[in-house]
Amino acid sequence: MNGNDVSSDQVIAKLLEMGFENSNAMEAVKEAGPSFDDALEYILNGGCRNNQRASSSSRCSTSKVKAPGKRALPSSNPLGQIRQSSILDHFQSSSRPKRSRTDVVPYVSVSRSEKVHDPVDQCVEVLSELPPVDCLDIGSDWQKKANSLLQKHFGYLSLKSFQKEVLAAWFAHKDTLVLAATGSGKSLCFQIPAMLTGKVVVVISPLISLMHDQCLKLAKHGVSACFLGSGQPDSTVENKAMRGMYNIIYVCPETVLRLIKPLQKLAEIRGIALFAIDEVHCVSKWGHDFRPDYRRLSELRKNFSACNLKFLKFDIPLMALTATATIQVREDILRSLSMSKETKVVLTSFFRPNLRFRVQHSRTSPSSYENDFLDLIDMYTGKRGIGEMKQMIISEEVNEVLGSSSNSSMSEADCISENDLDNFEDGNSDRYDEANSFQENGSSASKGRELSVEYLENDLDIFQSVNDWDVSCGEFCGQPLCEDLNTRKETTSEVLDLPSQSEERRRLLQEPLEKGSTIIYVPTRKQTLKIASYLCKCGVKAAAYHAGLPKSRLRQVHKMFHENTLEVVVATIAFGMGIDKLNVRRIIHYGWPQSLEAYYQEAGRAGRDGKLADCILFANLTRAPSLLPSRRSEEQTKQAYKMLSDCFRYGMTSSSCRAKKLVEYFGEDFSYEKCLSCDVCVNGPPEMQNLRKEADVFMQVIAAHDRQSRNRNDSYDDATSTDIRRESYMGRLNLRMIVSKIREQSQQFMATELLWWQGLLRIMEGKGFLREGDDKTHVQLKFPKLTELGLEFLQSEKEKNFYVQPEADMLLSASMPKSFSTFSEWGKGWADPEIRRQRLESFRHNRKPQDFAGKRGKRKSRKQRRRKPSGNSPSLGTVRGRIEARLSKQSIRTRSSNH
Ligand SMILES: Nc1ncnc2c1ncn2[C@@H]1O[C@H](COP(=O)(O)OP(=O)(O)OP(=O)(O)O)[C@@H](O)[C@H]1O
Ligand SMILES: [Mg+2]
Repeated sequence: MNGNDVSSDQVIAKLLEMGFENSNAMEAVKEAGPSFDDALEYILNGGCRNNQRASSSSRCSTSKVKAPGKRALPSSNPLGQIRQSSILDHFQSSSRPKRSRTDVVPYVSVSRSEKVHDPVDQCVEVLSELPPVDCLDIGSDWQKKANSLLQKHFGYLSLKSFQKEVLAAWFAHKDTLVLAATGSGKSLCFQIPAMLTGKVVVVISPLISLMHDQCLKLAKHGVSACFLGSGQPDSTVENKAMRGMYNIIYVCPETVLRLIKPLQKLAEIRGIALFAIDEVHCVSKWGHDFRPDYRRLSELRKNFSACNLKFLKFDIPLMALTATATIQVREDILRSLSMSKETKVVLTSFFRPNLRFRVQHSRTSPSSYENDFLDLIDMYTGKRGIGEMKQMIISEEVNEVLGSSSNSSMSEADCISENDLDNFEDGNSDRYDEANSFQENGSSASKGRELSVEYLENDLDIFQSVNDWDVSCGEFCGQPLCEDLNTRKETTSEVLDLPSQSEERRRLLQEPLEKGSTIIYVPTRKQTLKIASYLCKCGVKAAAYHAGLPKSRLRQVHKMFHENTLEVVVATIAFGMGIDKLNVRRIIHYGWPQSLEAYYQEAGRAGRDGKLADCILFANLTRAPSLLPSRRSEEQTKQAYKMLSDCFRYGMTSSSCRAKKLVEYFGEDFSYEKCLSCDVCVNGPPEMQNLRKEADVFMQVIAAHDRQSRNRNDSYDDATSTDIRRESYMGRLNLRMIVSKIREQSQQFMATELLWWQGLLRIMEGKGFLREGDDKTHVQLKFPKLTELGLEFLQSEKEKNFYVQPEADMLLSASMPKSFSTFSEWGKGWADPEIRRQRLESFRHNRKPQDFAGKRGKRKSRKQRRRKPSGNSPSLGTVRGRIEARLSKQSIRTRSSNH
């Protein structure tokens, strides 16, 4: 553009794009006419009355020479330096008489020649001659400045108290560890320093999608940012970033370690305000998303300390942030990152008062979709009738994604065979077996296709996406601020902070749940496709998201989700950390998460506008969850089991407030008695039961077995052979054996399910009466052993009662028709009139035609194919059917092993 023959509107637009304020641009055009050059000249010469942002450039550019440099900017891609200058100018208050040695934004202030340079070269040339910038001379009224920046750029009224605390620590050159709830506003803690000082903030983040999201948001709010790494499509961005062209640089840990030298140079010429390590729980092996490269970030402390870089007066502060770190993880973070001894730990409550947690039993297989997603489908399809649904006209764009999502199961034909789909039908059970064999063998390596990373979603899903996002644009220049930014502050208020009054909470909880978006998290990639396609068929605008899908599709889903074109995203962990969409009203976990950290992190995507949101966990409460295969050391496997076990216990509890359990898991003392909104608080805990007799009989069986083993070992007292040791191993009692012995001994417990005893086992373990008998970690006790305390309790005559609240599996078992683990028990059961009556009743109820036909239509599942084609063949839906299927499976296994 030559700047002369354009309309006023175009000139104004161009000036706005360059970062000048609307009022100044308007005034310039009014005074200087509709010529771009003249208008720019007018502003740069200080013609504008209200010459704030624009004058930043002019005031800083003490000569007019700057103008040609700016004019040289490509119109569609104005360089960050102008925008940065305008932001910085905001706190270079005009009252400051002259720039001191530590003044900010030096590089836009000087231009030494009349010659039109490449702006990048120009700025570097200038920068390199400027005195080093090593202290935060932003004045003691930084809080006021920060608040005004906050209002101006983000439209929020004021900083939250934890944000103030973090910024105060940073201002005092301290390292900080920020532990604050999901959605509480941690990002601002590292964004504000960039805006306050004009120095660069380097943010280490684990996911390109997250970096991309944040850069886009910042650009919208007038802050220039970029992300680096192999996901960065524009090769010039890294160079520009290292020359100080962006306020905020997002980078993954691998890349920041590669860029140590250029960053040291950048620290010298432009200044680095801080290194922020977002989602810092990734540092820890004890966390849920361990990334080995995060551990190497201790290099930052070494390479950016004042003793290493002579131009620094203080170490460049580290700011580590997460919403999901247990106490153990926190200690590991401080140690692993070599954070200073004076590190300020800013800890806020992890409690999210507007989230309603619920756990619901489900097989989480296709046969349960209909039941489990009924409400969701009703809600989205509203009054649409079935016929109407089928003919529903969806916009072309949505159609494309929906079509491809439902077809994607086809397009994935290479990796999803029909057998896989059969396996999938069995839901957790297959994974359970796999995980057990996986654990027994202690390694994931070469376990065949079932254990391959393609088969199950695993940690690699995150890692693959780190540098692998094809984004259309890699630099995000701050856009001029819109006038209507302030509208946000009404919706995002301090609601995410703890409401102080329970009245206030009650009011919040009485609000109706709005429609909003839903994310369904599932453990496997295949499930994302299955469920998305099911929902689409039911008329919901849903799409799948997992790291194995084409990157362009992922981007499209991401975009449509943010634009509310999609109602539901069915995703794996790849769609987790940091996603900040205000109106996510429902987070559904369909299948056990791998840890409470992952669960809470993903649940934290909900209700970020402070309004009520639901977090529902659908899980098979009759089975212990399985560990998804991944490359782990022995130590990590142990830890992974521990985390999975904690998650399982969370799901099984029926007596403790869910929110309380969650925040206590992260080491917080829950300051409320209960959250008032989770399923336990709403439904109330189950009645206490005195289970002294049951606990006694359980422990007696173990004690008797221990006595026998001891006697047997005594008779071989000098034998230390492997055979004997093996025998004692083989002789260890597992739950199934214990229950079998109980049934042999006592007719009274004949009908008590294994499931019920499993719950009691956990309760007794929780009381400290039982412990694991082998040295491995399991999701729940595999070989229960009596502890001293247990023995004492068993022998105690005084302690007559054992009042406890039954766990979810115990309640479930009580509500389900009885089953038996062996045929002999089954046979014995018929002798009991009550059991006989129950069985006959259950037969009558369960003998539905579809049990025999198979719900899945033409193709029969592997289980169905295995079943004998007898007309009397019992349904898998009945108790007896299940037992027979199990037994026939066992006998097949035995036969094949005999052969
Ligand atoms: N002082 C504030 N006043 C009002 N809203 C704020 C304030 N600070 C941040 N927010 C808003 O809160 C929302 C969540 O912020 P952010 O994404 O930084 O959360 P987070 O703590 O990083 O969460 P997560 O742990 O899930 O990544 C954003 O939409 C942000 O704009
Ligand atoms: Mg965040």
